[in-house]
Amino acid sequence: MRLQLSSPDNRKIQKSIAITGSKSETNRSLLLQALFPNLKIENLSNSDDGEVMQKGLVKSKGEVDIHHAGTAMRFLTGYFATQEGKQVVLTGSQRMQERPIKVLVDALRSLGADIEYVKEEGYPPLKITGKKLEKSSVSLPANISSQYISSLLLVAPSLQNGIELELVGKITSVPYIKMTLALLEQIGVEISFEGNSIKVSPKTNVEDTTLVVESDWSSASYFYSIAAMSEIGTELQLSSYKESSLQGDSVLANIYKDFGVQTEFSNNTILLKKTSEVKSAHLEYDLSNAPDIAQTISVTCLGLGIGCRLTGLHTLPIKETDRLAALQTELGKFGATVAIDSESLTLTAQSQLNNGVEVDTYNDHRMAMAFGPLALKADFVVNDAEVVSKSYPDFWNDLVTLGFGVKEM
Ligand SMILES: O=C(O)C1=C[C@@H](OP(=O)(O)O)[C@@H](O)[C@H](O)C1
Ligand SMILES: C=C(OP(=O)(O)O)C(=O)O
Repeated sequence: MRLQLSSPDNRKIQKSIAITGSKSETNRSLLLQALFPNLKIENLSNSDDGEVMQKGLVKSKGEVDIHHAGTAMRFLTGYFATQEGKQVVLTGSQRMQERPIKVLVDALRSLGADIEYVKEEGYPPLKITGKKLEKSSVSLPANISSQYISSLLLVAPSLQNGIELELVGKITSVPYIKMTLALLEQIGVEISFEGNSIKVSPKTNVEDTTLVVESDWSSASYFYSIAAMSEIGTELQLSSYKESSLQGDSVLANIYKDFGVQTEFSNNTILLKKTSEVKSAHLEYDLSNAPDIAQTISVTCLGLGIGCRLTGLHTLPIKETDRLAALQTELGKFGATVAIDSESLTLTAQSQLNNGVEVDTYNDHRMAMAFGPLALKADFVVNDAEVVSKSYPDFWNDLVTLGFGVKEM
């Protein structure tokens, strides 16, 4: 699907949007519910990633295809490895077969798991034969993806002796590890996280608990970007969010103050208010704790004609696409000068945007969604726009609600 995007006629936008639950919290909660069926979940994500996780969890043999979903791939690896009597081949899209999983497989094998590589060593697909794991101590690199760590932590309460992890190297995407631990605590599991050591105690059953998933902050980022590029007086209300979030991307509320966007929390909603123009011609952020908002922020800067330097982006090359390379190419189409290295992106300020651009999306929902708000500043086409369904199937409809022109070509 190719979409022609154009700006709302009225750039002082005042609308309400309901975004569904965080895909990260959803996929953790679903796994915990599979281990403890008396748990209930509210405000589930309606994303493709949530759907493949739900479908995967009910399988006990044959092929389980999780498409592009990194969390489902990593969390289900831990799950099936610890499920006695189940044997599956866990696979995904072509890109998923290029996203590394060796750190997790090595850790699970050292706990006693039976996992074989079906094609290339270190990458999905995996043939997993579930076993009762008796060992509990393992050390693993923590600087590649936090999802490996969350995968081990999520199954830990179901292991006979729980788990003791020693994290080696600089820990990346830390808020996602803390989210996992917070959810375990919510269901009464004992945990500790001190320095580079994490412990989770075993638990045979949990009390009836409802896990209420907060709406997705990564999805909210696109509305922060819209607010930043709109006229002063813009007010966007998003439900259901809270001030004390488990999601690291809630740092948006602080970051976007620099772009003149204030956040008010009340009654389970956030109100994004554009109150002033951007305050600086160059901004710098370390996003090692919030890698998923790098694309959003760089496009906001492009739209506002300011420069930025984003660091802590070492995980971007192994996500849905190599996001550093993709950003350099697509920002460049609008005339931007972008320098990248293995962990950072520098965008040079520029005032004019090229017209007639076609944005390619590389099977990456966030490439499509990050560029969407830029329609406030230029008309352009988004290719393969349906990719948004990985995390936010209603995205284009919600832009229409805000008054954007979104026409299929
Ligand atoms: O645990 C999670 O839910 C996630 C962790 C992050 O991945 P990395 O830890 O690989 O950076 C993030 O980018 C991803 O979208 C979701
Ligand atoms: C990186 C992402 O997802 P995953 O790793 O779960 O595929 C994302 O949603 O930006």
